[in-house]
Amino acid sequence: MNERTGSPVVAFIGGGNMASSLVGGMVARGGDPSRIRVADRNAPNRERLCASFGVQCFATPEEAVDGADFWVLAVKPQGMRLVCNDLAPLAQQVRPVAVSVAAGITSRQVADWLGGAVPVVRAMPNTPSLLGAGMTGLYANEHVEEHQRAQAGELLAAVGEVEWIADEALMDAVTGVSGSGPAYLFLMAEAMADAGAAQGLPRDVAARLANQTILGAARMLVESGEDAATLRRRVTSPGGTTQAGLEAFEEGGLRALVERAVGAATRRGAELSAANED
Ligand SMILES: NC(=O)C1=CN([C@@H]2O[C@H](COP(=O)(O)OP(=O)(O)OC[C@H]3O[C@@H](n4cnc5c(N)ncnc54)[C@H](O)[C@@H]3O)[C@@H](O)[C@H]2O)C=CC1
Ligand SMILES: O=C(O)[C@@H]1CCC=N1
Repeated sequence: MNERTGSPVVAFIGGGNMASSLVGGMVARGGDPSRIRVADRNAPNRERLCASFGVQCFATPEEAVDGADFWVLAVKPQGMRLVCNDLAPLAQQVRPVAVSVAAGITSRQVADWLGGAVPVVRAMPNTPSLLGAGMTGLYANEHVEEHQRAQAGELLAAVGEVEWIADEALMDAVTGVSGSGPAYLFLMAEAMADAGAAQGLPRDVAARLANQTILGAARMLVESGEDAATLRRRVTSPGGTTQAGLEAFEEGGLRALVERAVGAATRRGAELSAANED
Protein backbone atom coordinates (compact mmCIF):
# COMPACT_ATOMS: atom_id res chain seq x y z
CA MET A 1 0.00 0.00 0.00
CA ASN A 2 1.24 3.45 -0.82
CA GLU A 3 2.10 4.94 2.55
CA ARG A 4 1.52 8.61 1.82
CA THR A 5 -1.93 8.51 0.21
CA GLY A 6 -3.28 5.07 0.96
CA SER A 7 -4.04 4.59 -2.74
CA PRO A 8 -2.68 1.36 -4.20
CA VAL A 9 0.10 1.28 -6.76
CA VAL A 10 -1.05 -0.71 -9.78
CA ALA A 11 1.26 -2.43 -12.25
CA PHE A 12 -0.06 -3.67 -15.59
CA ILE A 13 1.81 -6.52 -17.23
CA GLY A 14 1.01 -6.12 -20.92
CA GLY A 15 0.02 -2.74 -22.30
CA GLY A 16 -2.13 -3.78 -25.26
CA ASN A 17 -5.77 -3.14 -26.14
CA MET A 18 -7.36 -4.08 -22.82
CA ALA A 19 -4.70 -2.61 -20.54
CA SER A 20 -4.72 0.65 -22.55
CA SER A 21 -8.49 0.89 -22.12
CA LEU A 22 -8.21 0.35 -18.36
CA VAL A 23 -5.25 2.70 -17.92
CA GLY A 24 -6.84 5.39 -20.09
CA GLY A 25 -10.13 5.10 -18.22
CA MET A 26 -8.43 5.26 -14.83
CA VAL A 27 -6.34 8.34 -15.68
CA ALA A 28 -9.31 10.13 -17.29
CA ARG A 29 -11.26 9.58 -14.08
CA GLY A 30 -8.66 11.11 -11.79
CA GLY A 31 -6.34 8.12 -11.24
CA ASP A 32 -2.84 9.34 -10.40
CA PRO A 33 -0.60 8.36 -13.35
CA SER A 34 2.45 8.22 -11.07
CA ARG A 35 0.79 5.27 -9.28
CA ILE A 36 0.10 3.38 -12.51
CA ARG A 37 2.96 1.37 -14.00
CA VAL A 38 2.88 -0.58 -17.25
CA ALA A 39 5.24 -3.21 -18.64
CA ASP A 40 5.13 -3.97 -22.34
CA ARG A 41 7.86 -5.62 -24.35
CA ASN A 42 6.82 -3.63 -27.39
CA ALA A 43 8.53 -0.19 -27.47
CA PRO A 44 5.89 1.63 -29.59
CA ASN A 45 3.22 0.44 -27.14
CA ARG A 46 5.22 1.85 -24.23
CA GLU A 47 5.75 5.17 -26.01
CA ARG A 48 2.03 5.45 -26.80
CA LEU A 49 1.00 4.72 -23.21
CA CYS A 50 3.50 7.21 -21.75
CA ALA A 51 2.55 9.93 -24.23
CA SER A 52 -1.22 9.41 -23.97
CA PHE A 53 -1.62 8.89 -20.24
CA GLY A 54 1.62 9.97 -18.51
CA VAL A 55 1.99 6.61 -16.76
CA GLN A 56 5.36 5.00 -16.03
CA CYS A 57 6.34 2.43 -18.64
CA PHE A 58 8.86 -0.38 -18.42
CA ALA A 59 10.24 -3.00 -20.77
CA THR A 60 10.04 -5.88 -18.28
CA PRO A 61 7.37 -7.05 -15.82
CA GLU A 62 9.94 -7.24 -13.00
CA GLU A 63 10.60 -3.48 -13.23
CA ALA A 64 6.91 -2.59 -13.37
CA VAL A 65 5.81 -4.64 -10.36
CA ASP A 66 8.53 -3.29 -8.08
CA GLY A 67 6.60 -1.73 -5.18
CA ALA A 68 3.15 -2.37 -6.69
CA ASP A 69 0.20 -3.59 -4.57
CA PHE A 70 -1.83 -4.89 -7.53
CA TRP A 71 -0.38 -6.76 -10.49
CA VAL A 72 -2.84 -6.62 -13.39
CA LEU A 73 -1.92 -9.48 -15.69
CA ALA A 74 -3.05 -8.35 -19.15
CA VAL A 75 -1.14 -10.52 -21.63
CA LYS A 76 -2.81 -13.04 -23.94
CA PRO A 77 -4.07 -16.21 -22.21
CA GLN A 78 -1.39 -18.23 -24.03
CA GLY A 79 1.34 -16.00 -22.53
CA MET A 80 0.09 -16.00 -18.95
CA ARG A 81 1.92 -19.04 -17.67
CA LEU A 82 5.33 -17.77 -18.81
CA VAL A 83 4.79 -14.29 -17.38
CA CYS A 84 3.54 -15.72 -14.06
CA ASN A 85 6.38 -18.24 -13.81
CA ASP A 86 8.93 -15.46 -14.29
CA LEU A 87 7.27 -13.41 -11.55
CA ALA A 88 6.70 -16.34 -9.15
CA PRO A 89 9.73 -15.79 -6.88
CA LEU A 90 8.79 -12.15 -6.39
CA ALA A 91 5.10 -13.00 -5.92
CA GLN A 92 5.98 -15.44 -3.14
CA GLN A 93 8.14 -12.78 -1.51
CA VAL A 94 5.76 -9.77 -1.61
CA ARG A 95 2.36 -11.48 -2.03
CA PRO A 96 0.62 -8.84 -4.16
CA VAL A 97 -2.95 -9.13 -5.33
CA ALA A 98 -2.78 -10.57 -8.85
CA VAL A 99 -5.64 -9.37 -11.05
CA SER A 100 -5.89 -11.50 -14.18
CA VAL A 101 -7.98 -10.23 -17.07
CA ALA A 102 -7.11 -13.19 -19.30
CA ALA A 103 -10.07 -14.95 -20.91
CA GLY A 104 -10.51 -18.51 -19.71
CA ILE A 105 -7.49 -18.72 -17.42
CA THR A 106 -8.65 -19.75 -13.94
CA SER A 107 -7.65 -18.23 -10.62
CA ARG A 108 -6.17 -21.61 -9.65
CA GLN A 109 -3.94 -21.61 -12.73
CA VAL A 110 -2.74 -18.06 -12.01
CA ALA A 111 -2.12 -18.83 -8.32
CA ASP A 112 -0.24 -22.05 -9.16
CA TRP A 113 1.89 -20.38 -11.84
CA LEU A 114 2.77 -17.63 -9.34
CA GLY A 115 4.05 -20.28 -6.95
CA GLY A 116 0.86 -21.12 -5.04
CA ALA A 117 -1.48 -19.59 -2.43
CA VAL A 118 -1.43 -16.10 -3.99
CA PRO A 119 -4.46 -13.78 -3.74
CA VAL A 120 -5.96 -13.73 -7.24
CA VAL A 121 -8.84 -11.67 -8.54
CA ARG A 122 -10.04 -12.92 -11.89
CA ALA A 123 -11.53 -10.00 -13.81
CA MET A 124 -13.30 -9.83 -17.14
CA PRO A 125 -13.49 -6.17 -18.19
CA ASN A 126 -14.28 -4.76 -21.63
CA THR A 127 -12.82 -1.99 -23.79
CA PRO A 128 -15.52 0.67 -23.11
CA SER A 129 -13.63 1.02 -19.80
CA LEU A 130 -11.63 3.61 -21.72
CA LEU A 131 -14.70 5.90 -21.59
CA GLY A 132 -15.67 5.00 -18.03
CA ALA A 133 -18.48 2.87 -19.51
CA GLY A 134 -16.92 -0.52 -18.87
CA MET A 135 -18.54 -3.66 -17.50
CA THR A 136 -16.37 -5.95 -15.43
CA GLY A 137 -17.16 -9.33 -13.93
CA LEU A 138 -15.03 -10.15 -10.87
CA TYR A 139 -14.21 -13.31 -8.94
CA ALA A 140 -11.88 -13.51 -5.92
CA ASN A 141 -10.07 -16.67 -4.81
CA GLU A 142 -9.89 -17.77 -1.19
CA HIS A 143 -6.60 -15.96 -0.52
CA VAL A 144 -8.04 -12.50 -1.23
CA GLU A 145 -8.76 -10.65 2.00
CA GLU A 146 -11.85 -8.50 2.43
CA HIS A 147 -10.01 -5.17 2.12
CA GLN A 148 -8.17 -6.43 -1.00
CA ARG A 149 -11.46 -7.49 -2.54
CA ALA A 150 -12.90 -4.02 -1.83
CA GLN A 151 -9.84 -2.32 -3.35
CA ALA A 152 -9.99 -4.53 -6.47
CA GLY A 153 -13.66 -3.65 -6.84
CA GLU A 154 -12.86 0.07 -6.51
CA LEU A 155 -10.09 -0.23 -9.08
CA LEU A 156 -12.47 -1.55 -11.73
CA ALA A 157 -15.47 0.51 -10.59
CA ALA A 158 -13.42 3.59 -11.50
CA VAL A 159 -13.89 2.69 -15.17
CA GLY A 160 -17.47 1.40 -15.18
CA GLU A 161 -19.83 -1.06 -13.55
CA VAL A 162 -18.69 -4.16 -11.69
CA GLU A 163 -20.47 -7.41 -10.89
CA TRP A 164 -19.02 -9.93 -8.43
CA ILE A 165 -19.54 -13.52 -9.59
CA ALA A 166 -19.69 -16.12 -6.82
CA ASP A 167 -19.15 -19.18 -9.04
CA GLU A 168 -15.91 -18.90 -11.02
CA ALA A 169 -17.19 -21.35 -13.64
CA LEU A 170 -19.56 -18.58 -14.77
CA MET A 171 -16.69 -16.22 -15.62
CA ASP A 172 -16.53 -17.78 -19.10
CA ALA A 173 -20.18 -16.82 -19.60
CA VAL A 174 -19.36 -13.27 -18.45
CA THR A 175 -16.66 -13.27 -21.13
CA GLY A 176 -19.19 -14.50 -23.70
CA VAL A 177 -21.66 -11.73 -22.89
CA SER A 178 -19.81 -8.58 -21.80
CA GLY A 179 -16.10 -9.26 -22.42
CA SER A 180 -16.62 -10.02 -26.09
CA GLY A 181 -19.93 -8.12 -26.24
CA PRO A 182 -18.63 -4.79 -27.57
CA ALA A 183 -17.49 -6.61 -30.72
CA TYR A 184 -21.00 -8.01 -31.24
CA LEU A 185 -22.41 -4.48 -31.13
CA PHE A 186 -19.69 -3.18 -33.44
CA LEU A 187 -20.63 -5.96 -35.88
CA MET A 188 -24.27 -4.87 -35.59
CA ALA A 189 -23.20 -1.29 -36.33
CA GLU A 190 -21.29 -2.43 -39.41
CA ALA A 191 -24.23 -4.51 -40.60
CA MET A 192 -26.76 -1.69 -40.08
CA ALA A 193 -24.54 0.76 -41.94
CA ASP A 194 -24.04 -1.69 -44.83
CA ALA A 195 -27.79 -2.36 -44.93
CA GLY A 196 -28.56 1.36 -44.97
CA ALA A 197 -26.09 1.83 -47.81
CA ALA A 198 -27.77 -1.03 -49.68
CA GLN A 199 -31.03 0.93 -49.40
CA GLY A 200 -29.37 3.92 -51.10
CA LEU A 201 -28.02 6.02 -48.21
CA PRO A 202 -24.43 7.30 -48.50
CA ARG A 203 -22.28 4.87 -46.42
CA ASP A 204 -21.06 7.60 -44.05
CA VAL A 205 -24.59 8.84 -43.43
CA ALA A 206 -25.83 5.29 -42.85
CA ALA A 207 -22.97 4.69 -40.38
CA ARG A 208 -23.81 7.89 -38.49
CA LEU A 209 -27.49 6.92 -38.27
CA ALA A 210 -26.59 3.42 -37.05
CA ASN A 211 -23.96 4.53 -34.51
CA GLN A 212 -26.05 7.27 -32.92
CA THR A 213 -29.04 4.92 -32.80
CA ILE A 214 -27.00 2.31 -30.91
CA LEU A 215 -25.77 5.01 -28.51
CA GLY A 216 -29.28 6.32 -27.90
CA ALA A 217 -30.74 2.85 -27.43
CA ALA A 218 -27.91 1.88 -25.06
CA ARG A 219 -28.47 4.99 -22.97
CA MET A 220 -32.20 4.23 -22.75
CA LEU A 221 -31.38 0.68 -21.65
CA VAL A 222 -29.25 1.83 -18.72
CA GLU A 223 -30.92 5.15 -17.85
CA SER A 224 -34.67 4.59 -18.28
CA GLY A 225 -35.11 1.92 -15.64
CA GLU A 226 -37.14 -0.10 -18.14
CA ASP A 227 -36.22 -3.46 -19.56
CA ALA A 228 -35.21 -4.13 -23.16
CA ALA A 229 -38.48 -5.82 -24.12
CA THR A 230 -40.57 -2.88 -22.87
CA LEU A 231 -38.43 -0.38 -24.74
CA ARG A 232 -38.59 -2.53 -27.88
CA ARG A 233 -42.38 -2.73 -27.73
CA ARG A 234 -42.63 1.07 -27.47
CA VAL A 235 -40.85 1.48 -30.82
CA THR A 236 -42.98 -1.17 -32.47
CA SER A 237 -46.26 0.17 -33.88
CA PRO A 238 -48.62 -2.69 -34.81
CA GLY A 239 -48.40 -3.25 -38.54
CA GLY A 240 -45.66 -0.63 -38.83
CA THR A 241 -42.08 -0.52 -40.06
CA THR A 242 -40.40 -1.83 -36.90
CA GLN A 243 -42.67 -4.84 -36.75
CA ALA A 244 -41.70 -5.64 -40.33
CA GLY A 245 -38.03 -5.37 -39.46
CA LEU A 246 -38.29 -7.37 -36.24
CA GLU A 247 -40.23 -10.15 -37.98
CA ALA A 248 -37.33 -10.51 -40.41
CA PHE A 249 -34.94 -10.85 -37.43
CA GLU A 250 -37.17 -13.47 -35.76
CA GLU A 251 -37.65 -15.43 -39.00
CA GLY A 252 -33.88 -15.40 -39.48
CA GLY A 253 -33.40 -16.88 -36.02
CA LEU A 254 -31.61 -13.93 -34.43
CA ARG A 255 -32.21 -15.07 -30.83
CA ALA A 256 -30.90 -18.57 -31.52
CA LEU A 257 -27.96 -17.08 -33.38
CA VAL A 258 -27.06 -14.84 -30.42
CA GLU A 259 -27.35 -17.85 -28.12
CA ARG A 260 -24.93 -19.74 -30.38
CA ALA A 261 -22.50 -16.81 -30.46
CA VAL A 262 -22.45 -16.35 -26.68
CA GLY A 263 -22.20 -20.13 -26.26
CA ALA A 264 -19.25 -20.33 -28.66
CA ALA A 265 -17.41 -17.51 -26.87
CA THR A 266 -18.13 -19.13 -23.49
CA ARG A 267 -16.85 -22.52 -24.66
CA ARG A 268 -13.73 -20.89 -26.10
CA GLY A 269 -12.93 -19.56 -22.62
CA ALA A 270 -13.05 -23.08 -21.19
CA GLU A 271 -10.87 -24.31 -24.09
CA LEU A 272 -8.26 -21.61 -23.38
CA SER A 273 -8.10 -22.79 -19.79
CA ALA A 274 -7.82 -26.47 -20.75
CA ALA A 275 -5.13 -25.75 -23.36
CA ASN A 276 -2.99 -24.23 -20.63
CA GLU A 277 -3.26 -27.15 -18.19
CA ASP A 278 -0.12 -29.24 -17.59
N1 LIG B 1 -9.30 -6.88 -25.92
C1 LIG B 1 -10.38 -7.04 -25.15
O1 LIG B 1 -11.47 -6.50 -25.46
C2 LIG B 1 -10.30 -7.85 -23.90
C3 LIG B 1 -9.18 -8.59 -23.59
N2 LIG B 1 -9.13 -9.30 -22.42
C4 LIG B 1 -7.93 -10.07 -22.08
O2 LIG B 1 -6.87 -9.15 -21.97
C5 LIG B 1 -5.65 -9.82 -22.29
C6 LIG B 1 -4.89 -8.96 -23.28
O3 LIG B 1 -5.65 -8.84 -24.45
P1 LIG B 1 -5.42 -7.63 -25.45
O4 LIG B 1 -5.08 -6.41 -24.70
O5 LIG B 1 -6.56 -7.63 -26.37
O6 LIG B 1 -4.10 -8.19 -26.20
P2 LIG B 1 -2.90 -7.35 -26.82
O7 LIG B 1 -2.15 -8.27 -27.69
O8 LIG B 1 -3.42 -6.06 -27.40
O9 LIG B 1 -2.00 -6.98 -25.55
C7 LIG B 1 -1.10 -7.84 -24.93
C8 LIG B 1 0.17 -7.04 -24.71
O10 LIG B 1 1.04 -7.79 -23.86
C9 LIG B 1 2.36 -7.52 -24.25
N3 LIG B 1 3.19 -8.62 -23.74
C10 LIG B 1 3.09 -9.94 -24.03
N4 LIG B 1 3.99 -10.65 -23.30
C11 LIG B 1 4.66 -9.75 -22.55
C12 LIG B 1 5.71 -9.87 -21.59
N5 LIG B 1 6.24 -11.04 -21.29
N6 LIG B 1 6.15 -8.74 -21.00
C13 LIG B 1 5.63 -7.56 -21.32
N7 LIG B 1 4.62 -7.37 -22.21
C14 LIG B 1 4.15 -8.46 -22.81
C15 LIG B 1 2.31 -7.43 -25.76
O11 LIG B 1 3.40 -6.68 -26.28
C16 LIG B 1 0.96 -6.74 -25.98
O12 LIG B 1 1.09 -5.33 -26.11
C17 LIG B 1 -6.01 -11.19 -22.86
O13 LIG B 1 -5.71 -12.16 -21.90
C18 LIG B 1 -7.51 -11.09 -23.11
O14 LIG B 1 -8.16 -12.33 -22.90
C19 LIG B 1 -10.16 -9.30 -21.51
C20 LIG B 1 -11.27 -8.57 -21.76
C21 LIG B 1 -11.49 -7.84 -23.01
O1 LIG C 1 -11.40 -12.10 -27.74
C1 LIG C 1 -10.88 -12.35 -26.64
O2 LIG C 1 -10.43 -13.49 -26.41
C2 LIG C 1 -10.82 -11.28 -25.58
C3 LIG C 1 -11.54 -11.69 -24.33
C4 LIG C 1 -12.81 -10.91 -24.32
C5 LIG C 1 -12.64 -9.93 -25.37
N1 LIG C 1 -11.53 -10.12 -26.02
